[in-house]
Amino acid sequence: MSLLANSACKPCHKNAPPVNASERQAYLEQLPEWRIVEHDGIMKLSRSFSFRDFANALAFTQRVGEIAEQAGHHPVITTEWGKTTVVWWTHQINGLHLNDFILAARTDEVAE
Ligand SMILES: C[C@H](O)[C@H](O)[C@H]1CNC2=NC(N)=NC(=O)C2=N1
Repeated sequence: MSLLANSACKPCHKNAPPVNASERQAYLEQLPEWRIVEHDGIMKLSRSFSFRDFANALAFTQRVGEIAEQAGHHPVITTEWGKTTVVWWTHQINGLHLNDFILAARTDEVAE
């Protein structure tokens, strides 16, 4: 398990600091397939995963749902034929928190 995936999520509240630019860079190095996207001025972490059919994309979606429920932190998941897109951000701070990078790393692990 990667260092990030194995880190514990920190309790998050609306005054929690978002990750700064240098932290963002350092975490992204551990998540080479993830991209930062900006929707309505909110930074989010996004990755699409390919599968051989809808059933496999859906099974992965369920595994991501389980890690989200365990952590109490929830992504937007879009499931299509052969493809699942996962987007993480922290609603409470309208941006990226360390927890989003931890959950992205755990997402990578349940894709394997
Ligand atoms: C009350 C509850 O803990 C919060 O609403 C949690 C639930 N899941 C969450 N998920 C995400 N991605 N961001 C949040 O800020 C968030 N908040």
